Amino acid sequence: MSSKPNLKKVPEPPPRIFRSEEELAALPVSERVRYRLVSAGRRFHANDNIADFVHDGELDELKAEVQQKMQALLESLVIDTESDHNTNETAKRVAKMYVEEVFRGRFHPVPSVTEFPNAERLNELMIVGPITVRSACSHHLCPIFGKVWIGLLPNEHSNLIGLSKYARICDWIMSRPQIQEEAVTMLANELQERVQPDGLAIVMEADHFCMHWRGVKDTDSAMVNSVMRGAFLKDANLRREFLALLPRKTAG
Ligand SMILES: Nc1nc2c(ncn2[C@@H]2O[C@H](COP(=O)(O)OP(=O)(O)OP(=O)(O)O)[C@@H](O)[C@H]2O)c(=O)[nH]1
Repeated sequence: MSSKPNLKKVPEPPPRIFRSEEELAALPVSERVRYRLVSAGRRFHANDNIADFVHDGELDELKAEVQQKMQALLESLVIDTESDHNTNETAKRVAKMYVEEVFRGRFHPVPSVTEFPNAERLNELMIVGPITVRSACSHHLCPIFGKVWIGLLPNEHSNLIGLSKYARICDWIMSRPQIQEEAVTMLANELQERVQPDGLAIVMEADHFCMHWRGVKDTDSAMVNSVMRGAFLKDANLRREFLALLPRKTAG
């Protein structure tokens, strides 16, 4: 076999055409938003938040576009949505569910979080959980249900945030199509940036319906993963203390 190098030229991407907001207004809303994201060099994977690129009023337009495409999907599944009273409104319901509910963490900005200075210079282990997780897998868009525990070791410079805000931030990150490994890392990054603790630990245990409902149809297995940062990584005793304080059986 010859080992000639592959000299096939990779074609240059076409030059980007500048479009003004007036020109963009003529495009479908998803193309408009995508144009802004690409122009800003921003990633828009399933688990990325794109709220900064969706202008006022465009979420309703997005819902209408999703509804139209969902209707086309139902038609491709040969469902008679005209005479089947159960599916008359399904496209509309699903569009609302994706944009406003189960994937709202993609389209809506981060919830406002009150931060307090650590006036008492607290530096003791703090654990929040179990926080209920509702997400969906990026691969099949099947539900993921689970629990998250967050352990924090603040220092005198840490910002303390209200207890409910851990659950709000967690929900904001999880209500996107995710894979569990990336979801916990995203949650850890968000908390690390806000609280700036000496140590941060997160454990997530979740049921993946892409494994229960379809595919391998294994109803019992769950996935557990963890992120340990700072003091939790360096100090085995602190890690043990955190893990010992979590209930043994979590999901299910
Ligand atoms: N690592 C990881 N895998 C996940 C997660 N959620 C779902 N999966 C898996 O992603 C995989 C997708 O695999 P593919 O082989 O491309 O899809 P498939 O042919 O439908 O696979 P089966 O589910 O085995 O039928 C499956 O094994 C899922 O169980 C997750 O959060 N993390």
